[in-house]
Amino acid sequence: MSGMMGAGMAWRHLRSDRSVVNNRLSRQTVRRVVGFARPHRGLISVFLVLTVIDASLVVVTPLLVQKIVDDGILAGDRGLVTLLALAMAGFAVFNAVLSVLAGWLSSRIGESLIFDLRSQVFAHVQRQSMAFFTRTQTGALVSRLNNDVIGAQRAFTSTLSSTVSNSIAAVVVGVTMLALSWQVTLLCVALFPLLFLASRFVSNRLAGLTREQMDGNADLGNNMTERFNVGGAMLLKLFGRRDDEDALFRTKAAKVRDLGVRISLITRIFGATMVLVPALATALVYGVGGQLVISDTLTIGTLLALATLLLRLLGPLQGLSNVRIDVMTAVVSFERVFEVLDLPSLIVEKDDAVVLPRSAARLEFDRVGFTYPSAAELSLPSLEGVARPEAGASGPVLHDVSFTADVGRMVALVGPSGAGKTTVTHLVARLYDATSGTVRVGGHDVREVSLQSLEDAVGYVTQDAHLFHDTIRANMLYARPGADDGEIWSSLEAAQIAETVRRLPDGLDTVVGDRGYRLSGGERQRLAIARLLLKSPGIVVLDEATAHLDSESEAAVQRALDAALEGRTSLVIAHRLSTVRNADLILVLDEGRIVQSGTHAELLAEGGLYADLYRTQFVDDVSARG
Ligand SMILES: Nc1ncnc2c1ncn2[C@@H]1O[C@H](COP(=O)(O)OP(=O)(O)OP(=O)(O)O)[C@@H](O)[C@H]1O
Repeated sequence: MSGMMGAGMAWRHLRSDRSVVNNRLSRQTVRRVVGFARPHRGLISVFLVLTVIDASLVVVTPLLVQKIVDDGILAGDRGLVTLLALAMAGFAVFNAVLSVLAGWLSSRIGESLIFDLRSQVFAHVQRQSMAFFTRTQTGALVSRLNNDVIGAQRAFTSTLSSTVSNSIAAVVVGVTMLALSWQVTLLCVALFPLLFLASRFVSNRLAGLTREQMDGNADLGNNMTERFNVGGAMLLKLFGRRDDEDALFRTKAAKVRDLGVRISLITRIFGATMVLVPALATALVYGVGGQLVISDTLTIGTLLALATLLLRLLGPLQGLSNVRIDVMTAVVSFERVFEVLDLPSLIVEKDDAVVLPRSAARLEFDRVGFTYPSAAELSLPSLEGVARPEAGASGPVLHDVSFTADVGRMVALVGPSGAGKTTVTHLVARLYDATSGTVRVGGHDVREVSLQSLEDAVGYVTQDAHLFHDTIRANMLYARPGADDGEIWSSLEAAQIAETVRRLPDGLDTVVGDRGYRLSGGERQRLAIARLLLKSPGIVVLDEATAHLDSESEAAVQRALDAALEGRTSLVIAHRLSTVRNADLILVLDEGRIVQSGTHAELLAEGGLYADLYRTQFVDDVSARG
């Protein structure tokens, strides 16, 4: 096992990055890593004991060779030859069992560690604010976390075991060789620096190239994910950019190809050196040792034992020369994972948070100002490529916004594009926190209540009405896990989508979402409304679809909305004439300020921005209805 591990390890060092050695090993990181290992300390101890036993036994076979040649074959003792051969076979079996056992333990420890880290990172990232997700490239974050988590677990399996087993093997083999023949041993050892020089030279070059290749591959991957999702593929077709895209892809792929060839060449040179130096050393053993045998200073058995031992010394020495890089690489991976775990969420729940009743329905904005958080508040040093700091800081998006939506009332937001309507709605369920002023739900400052109860009290229907790639039932249950089919159907009924679902091949079990059954825009929205009805929150925040639906779906969506808003307090980004007409209060937003407020009739009479918007945004609506 040790021999094989040695060669594998040597190979891995070539792929690791020497620059990590410059990092300082912080005591705090070490303490945290130990903390992660603690739950598995029992398994780790057994694993280490096995590793020590395995490493110490590396000299057994060569010594058996010595005995079998000198005392058995040359002495003509058939009995001893048989006995020692059996001992060799038995030892080989023992070694095999040991290696399976150690491998099993190592993967148990490693996989458990990956599991722990992954679960913690997932739980933590999930609790990040929306601001984090709007700035983070999902694919890059996911791949980065996967790689770092796996890199981190290496510290516990490969690095830990190889360091322990290499040190022990090197000492045991070295001492045995010296005891057998100090002259031959010293001569061979003199050759080893050559091996280290070669490996150092190659690993420096290879580390850089490998990093370039990884970046190149990541770039290629990102390029594909961006273009092969439905949105990207559509854009590509609509703009007829196939040829340019081909060219771009080929340039990126060519870079990866060229790097691959260079890496493979350097790897070959290294591989050849790895074979050459031991071969030279072996020649030396036989050359010098042979002379000693002829002059009767050494037995043939000892010579053979020396030659075998020599090969078992190389791997461990090679491995040890890179221990620092290995340990630091693992530590850096841990630090990257910790960095994500330590990234504070901008939205946190207070320790003494109040539980808001689900029926809480009064919504109040009190002199609310808002600025989107800057990249500096969110970015991760190790994920620079993911959360890129932007050039200029963005200014305030909302100024002094005050209004009240009384229980059961509908407040409509209207205003030109970019006025801040969506931003206002985001502050209700704390997708973002107000920078100044207070948002109150049910009379409580939203920052004082528990996140779960706030999310239960407020329901959203957004324009894109995202559905998971899962069945309609699962998508509905996401809103209320305990609901039975009867409740699901009555929500679908009220949202005017039950008929459509009934007609689907698998009814509630039809898979929808990203790659599922294609629902039309209107159907998607009605399904989202049904989901909201099942959740049954006190406050509804709604972004009306801007896309024009045909008059039939328009009427169906309208009836669904009437059901959704019935008896609930609502905040609606209005695009329809019927909505503004029905609203109890219309807020006209411009450049983040409420510039007018009142009912449709009042505002029309008042003139100004609302009257303009009415003519531009709602006029089609008016003419469409004759
Ligand atoms: N995540 C973000 N980070 C920084 N600035 C943002 C972010 N989201 C929106 N903004 C900015 O905030 C301002 C208000 O945007 P918002 O989406 O609230 O407008 P809107 O009135 O809903 O517009 P529309 O009707 O076009 O959807 C815009 O200038 C926009 O560029």
